[in-house]
Amino acid sequence: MAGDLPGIVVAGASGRMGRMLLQVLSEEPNLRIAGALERPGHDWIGSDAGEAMGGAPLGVTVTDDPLEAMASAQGVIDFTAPAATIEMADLAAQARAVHVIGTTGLSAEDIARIDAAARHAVIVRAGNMSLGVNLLVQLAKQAAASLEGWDVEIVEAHHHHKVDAPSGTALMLGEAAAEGRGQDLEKVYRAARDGITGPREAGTIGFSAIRAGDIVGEHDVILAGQGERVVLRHVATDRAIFARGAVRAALWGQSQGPGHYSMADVLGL
Ligand SMILES: NC(=O)C1=CN([C@@H]2O[C@H](COP(=O)(O)OP(=O)(O)OC[C@H]3O[C@@H](n4cnc5c(N)ncnc54)[C@H](OP(=O)(O)O)[C@@H]3O)[C@@H](O)[C@H]2O)C=CC1
Ligand SMILES: O=C(O)C1=N[C@H](C(=O)O)C[C@H](O)C1
Repeated sequence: MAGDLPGIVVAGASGRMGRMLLQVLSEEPNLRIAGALERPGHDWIGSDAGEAMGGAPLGVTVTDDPLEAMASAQGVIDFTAPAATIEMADLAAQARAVHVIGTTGLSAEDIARIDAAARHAVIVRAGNMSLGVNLLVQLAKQAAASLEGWDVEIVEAHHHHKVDAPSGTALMLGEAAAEGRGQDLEKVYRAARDGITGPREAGTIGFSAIRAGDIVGEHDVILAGQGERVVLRHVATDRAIFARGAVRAALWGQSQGPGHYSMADVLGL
């Protein structure tokens, strides 16, 4: 019976990822949609989430009250913005609901707050929930470790609505490459270059971001040596890959103890 399935709340229901999550969850046989959250004053509040999207009713009324939304939920999937995610981490921990966080642009302070909430609840957080990117992260670590002395550059491209740079995925890839080389990313991180920069500093990891049109998300890890280079690339063409990963994480989290997990944990990578 649907009522016996773990119930999931979609935070930021009207967003690009919120809509995709409602669609993917409505087709998921092992979970049910328990709630849909939006900000106070949003014009979806009080409407059926499916109808608000222009589709068939889902039987879930959009609310601005997280406690009401979580009353009968075992999980929250949250692709919103840092301020909303931090608030949600405390509320989900109080409700003992699995919190799946896709939000990017989180500061070190935000992550410390999430770590604190994860002492009491299951939190799965990843800058990218797709299977392909999480595999690419492993490959980037291995390549950076093997190609000693080669320059590493990360180039990412996203749609013109994206507010944070570099992307969460680019940072995951940079962290993996740095880890492969036994480096601390904070020390070797170099942001996009501009003006008279001088020659490239050996051992650094450079980041460049393109923002244009409706690009879903593209990431290249360029490893360049003398006379050759390796380019590891992931191209996302459909946001459903992120939503499917998040749904898988919400399901996986139902049988875990408290902790701050990654998508690599969920996928067993
Ligand atoms: N980890 C992954 O795999 C992926 C991560 N992302 C990340 O997910 C996040 C959302 O992306 P996207 O769906 O494209 O963005 P959108 O702007 O389309 O959606 C964000 C939603 O969150 C809501 N929201 C924002 N701030 C608050 C707040 N303080 N309180 C309540 N609701 C809030 C927005 O409401 P309103 O419109 O009223 O502001 C909106 O409905 C980004 O950080 C993005 O980088 C995206 C794709 C994949
Ligand atoms: O904002 C997006 O759209 C995306 N954000 C994530 C990121 O910052 O890497 C994941 C994906 O690339 C889409």
